[in-house]
Amino acid sequence: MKFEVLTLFPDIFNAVMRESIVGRAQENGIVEVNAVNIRDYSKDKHRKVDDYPFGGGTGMVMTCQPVIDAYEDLTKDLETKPRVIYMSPQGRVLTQDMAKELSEEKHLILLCGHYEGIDERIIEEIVDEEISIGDYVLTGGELPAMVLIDCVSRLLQGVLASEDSYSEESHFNGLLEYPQYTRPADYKGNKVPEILLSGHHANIEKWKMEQSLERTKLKRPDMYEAYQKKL
Ligand SMILES: O=C(NCc1ccc(CNCc2ncc[nH]2)cc1)c1csc2nc[nH]c(=O)c12
Repeated sequence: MKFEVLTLFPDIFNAVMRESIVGRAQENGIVEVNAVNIRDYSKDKHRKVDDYPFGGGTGMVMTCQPVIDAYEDLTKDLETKPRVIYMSPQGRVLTQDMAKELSEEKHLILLCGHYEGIDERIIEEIVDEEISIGDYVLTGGELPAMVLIDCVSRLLQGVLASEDSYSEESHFNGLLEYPQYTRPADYKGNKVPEILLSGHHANIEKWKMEQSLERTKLKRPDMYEAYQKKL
């Protein structure tokens, strides 16, 4: 899967996307992350990529020309145009279901805004979908793009050590995770639940499900509600 990111800060991506799971996925060719610097496409003599907003208002807006020209350059030789996602505070909030859907794509272009946003005509011309990562205000679309790349990449075949590790994972089966324990079995008198040391797999699976349901009901009644409806 190829992610091409249109950003003003390509170095951030190169630093982060080389690490850990996504980094390994890139090494073994499952994922490719190509950060493209929008500024390289500016025709302005000072390489400007933003300008003052019409109608007043604080802050600056990203201009059309560099972004559209970067997009044209990335897609000029492609017979099928890849899906373009604009990381935006006004977008649909990213969920595990959306990540699953996106993991089926072969090639995605992620557009990262900065300043107060981007000229609306960019959205009209090249954007297929706007995605937010949550209802809080960040300084730009770079971190949201990396969050999307991380959660989509984990779903690709061969990225995670064991496929079932994500299928059990919370948010995947619609419930929160059961409590996790590792050695020692007794830490300063605080013991691991007996059931987990019993080796009785059927009972252990039952206990994990009960714990997931109980925790979801307590911590995320909204998820619990949705889960009950899907039953
Ligand atoms: O680009 C992002 N944020 C930068 C940012 C934050 C606030 C504003 C709005 N400015 C006010 C306004 N509107 C109209 C005129 N003036 C614009 C851009 C972002 C991408 S995905 C995401 N997901 C969660 N949170 C986020 O911030 C993001």
